[in-house]
Amino acid sequence: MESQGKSNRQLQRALCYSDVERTHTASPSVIVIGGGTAGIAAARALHDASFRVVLLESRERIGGRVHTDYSFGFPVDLGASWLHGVCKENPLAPVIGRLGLPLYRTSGDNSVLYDHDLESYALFDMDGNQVPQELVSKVGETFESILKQTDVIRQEFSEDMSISLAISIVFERRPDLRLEGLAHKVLQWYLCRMEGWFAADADTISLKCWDQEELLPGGHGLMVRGYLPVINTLAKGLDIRLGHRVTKIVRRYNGVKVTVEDGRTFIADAAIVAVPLGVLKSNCIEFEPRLPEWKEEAINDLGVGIENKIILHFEKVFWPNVEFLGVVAETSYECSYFLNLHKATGHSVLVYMPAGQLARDVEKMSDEAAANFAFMQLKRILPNASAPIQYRVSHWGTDKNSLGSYSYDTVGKPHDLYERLRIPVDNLFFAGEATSTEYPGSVHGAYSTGLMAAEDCRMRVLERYGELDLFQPVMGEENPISIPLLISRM
Ligand SMILES: Cc1cc2nc3c(=O)[nH]c(=O)nc-3n(C[C@H](O)[C@H](O)[C@H](O)COP(=O)(O)OP(=O)(O)OC[C@H]3O[C@@H](n4cnc5c(N)ncnc54)[C@H](O)[C@@H]3O)c2cc1C
Repeated sequence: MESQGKSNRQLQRALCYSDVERTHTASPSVIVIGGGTAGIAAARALHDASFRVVLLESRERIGGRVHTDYSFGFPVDLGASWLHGVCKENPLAPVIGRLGLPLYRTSGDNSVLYDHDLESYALFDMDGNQVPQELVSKVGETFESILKQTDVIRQEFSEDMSISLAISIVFERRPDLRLEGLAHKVLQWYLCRMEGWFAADADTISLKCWDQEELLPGGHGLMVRGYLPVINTLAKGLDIRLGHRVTKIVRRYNGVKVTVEDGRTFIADAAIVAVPLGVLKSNCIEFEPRLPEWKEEAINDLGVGIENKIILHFEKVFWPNVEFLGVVAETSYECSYFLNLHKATGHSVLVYMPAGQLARDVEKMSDEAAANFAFMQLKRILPNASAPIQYRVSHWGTDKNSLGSYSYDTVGKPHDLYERLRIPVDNLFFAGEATSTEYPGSVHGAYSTGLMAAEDCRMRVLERYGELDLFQPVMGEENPISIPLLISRM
């Protein structure tokens, strides 16, 4: 107890950086900026490796783009909700397994609809007529053939182009793949789902890079009790300062000085920058000296898409017992998609998920108008639908703590931008979904980059200290006991 008390006192002293001269009598210190998955993972790893860590988070909550809302009396995710890759290789599997958090699998591997397959769905046209299942499956196959043909175009053209341009070239060459009438509308719906995956419109997605991310095996599973328990577990015992918006980062050969909005400063040996790409793009954090040109270019060139969620809570379920409902239309912009959470959670909730330009347009509305807009889409297909009793609306595009939902490859830019975003600059390390070459735009990707940044930081700081052997590696020491994931589908 005494030694614990002593080390706690040491910790308190060490973390009170404000305008205090730092000495090297205690263990090395790190400031982590951003309390999303990546920042928390980095802070956890360095804390466990006996570093003194303080985490500065601008919001009054942790989790970032993991945001489980409890205002309905049960958990609903306004940000991430799927574990992409329900398998033991998923870096988050040990913690999810240990917590016994159930997953509801919505698709297996290699579905053309990514996180869904066509096992349980209902698509309707704008007049409320259900599209025959046979037609949906057939158009799904055509969509796959079209995507295969776009690969031929990719090989042929040295210049990059958008996915939508590549599809129009495919149609010129293969008129048999061009669909008419209802089939065309269903095809647009598939495109709408693809746009949802990238949170971007097809005319901005790079043909060269769209399929370069790695998908873990095991398909996609919804976190039935929400993602937040994972974050809360990782954050236990960390020194997290909420409401600390970082505005300036100064780096010198012997340390970093970080300033927050109210002028307070924090000093440490190194810093891990784990804020969203959208925030870096907005230049609301000043770097002194400026970040090198290659880093600034990577920040500017990588795309950030927008996907939002409009959560509609109804008194009772009046919709078909399927995993998702879709509305097909002339253009992908007009198509829509509702996730039926009742299947996975038992709660009478539908989640409307607009992406790309539609998400941007809906975000301009008041919450009430946005919820009404989503409800009107539902009324098209289920005219007797009763109005929701509660709703929640996300604003990932305009929230100044995110300024976008997740990153994607835009036309004409190289895929190595993710890696360039990750590469450290002196004693500044970078983490976050947009620094993950393998799994961008995901929670497990963000988590891995947090661990990677922590390990890079540990190596660099301890090399300087010359005490490398004293500290444990922060990676490669997963809990040796592997607890299987709890997976269901009803
Ligand atoms: C609608 C939506 C649905 C998604 N669905 C899924 C899904 O189903 N599965 C999946 O795997 N992924 C999904 N994602 C992506 C996933 O949520 C992200 O990839 C991941 O959570 C990003 O983690 P991060 O740590 O990189 O960033 P964040 O979680 O955004 O963390 C960054 C933190 O930095 C803070 N911050 C910002 N500015 C400052 C500042 N100036 N000073 C201090 N702190 C600051 C922010 O408040 C935030 O807490 C989804 C995202 C969205 C938006």
